[in-house]
Amino acid sequence: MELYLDLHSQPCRSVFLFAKAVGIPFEFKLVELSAGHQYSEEFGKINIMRKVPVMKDGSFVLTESVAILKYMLQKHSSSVADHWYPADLQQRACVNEYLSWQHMNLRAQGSKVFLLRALFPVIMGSEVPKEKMDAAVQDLNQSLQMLEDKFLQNKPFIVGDKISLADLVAIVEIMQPVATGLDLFEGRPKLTTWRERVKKAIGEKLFAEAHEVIMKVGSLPQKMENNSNLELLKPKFQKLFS
Ligand SMILES: N[C@@H](CCC(=O)N[C@@H](CS)C(=O)NCC(=O)O)C(=O)O
Repeated sequence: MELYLDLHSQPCRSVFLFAKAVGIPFEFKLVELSAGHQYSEEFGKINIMRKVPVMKDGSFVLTESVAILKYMLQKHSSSVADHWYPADLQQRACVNEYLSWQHMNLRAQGSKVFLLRALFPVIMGSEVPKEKMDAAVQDLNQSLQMLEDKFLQNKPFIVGDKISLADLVAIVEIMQPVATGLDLFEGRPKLTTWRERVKKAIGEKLFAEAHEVIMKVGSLPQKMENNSNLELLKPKFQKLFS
């Protein structure tokens, strides 16, 4: 099995972490997004959407991290512990509930804050207006509050006592804006102890390995300078943030 990944990307980290944590062997195919490799002719043949992650299992190609996670899990169901995606009807439904919610909430808002803080100035050549940044951080905080109040409540993990795909997908999204130096855990003891539990369940070393590149996100602007693909990103940013 091949996984096309760039660990700067949150969904790539969830797929990478899951495969590594449960011992599914794969070949790591790097698609360096900051160098524009997603726009290459070769990658276009693998994913017309030009996004990572992508999984290739023989001739079968699959995009979308959540679909990839579930595919890997089902393919290796005999060796993957039940808690990742419980067979119990209602527990599984709760994992699915979180996975359905997160796209338009924690992921959308966390990505927005990340893009504004890490990339907007280098792509647009100007600072982000303060009101825009404040509003984006406020939206993200609302999602974090929802994660605590609706999904975590007083449980150790989103679905009960053990880690599931829901916790994995949540943590990688939160770490994206955190990597820009925004301490989203400050004043959130519940979220902080959950983060530590998730790290431990995944393995601290593996967690650090997956997050190594994003924690050095400060060097991304230099990597992107003189990159002809910057021009491709400008209209995208204009559309997203005007
Ligand atoms: N819904 C998709 C999101 C994939 C996605 O947005 N990938 C981003 C990185 S986080 C990407 O490849 N972007 C490249 C581009 O837009 O040029 C998933 O969960 O896999």
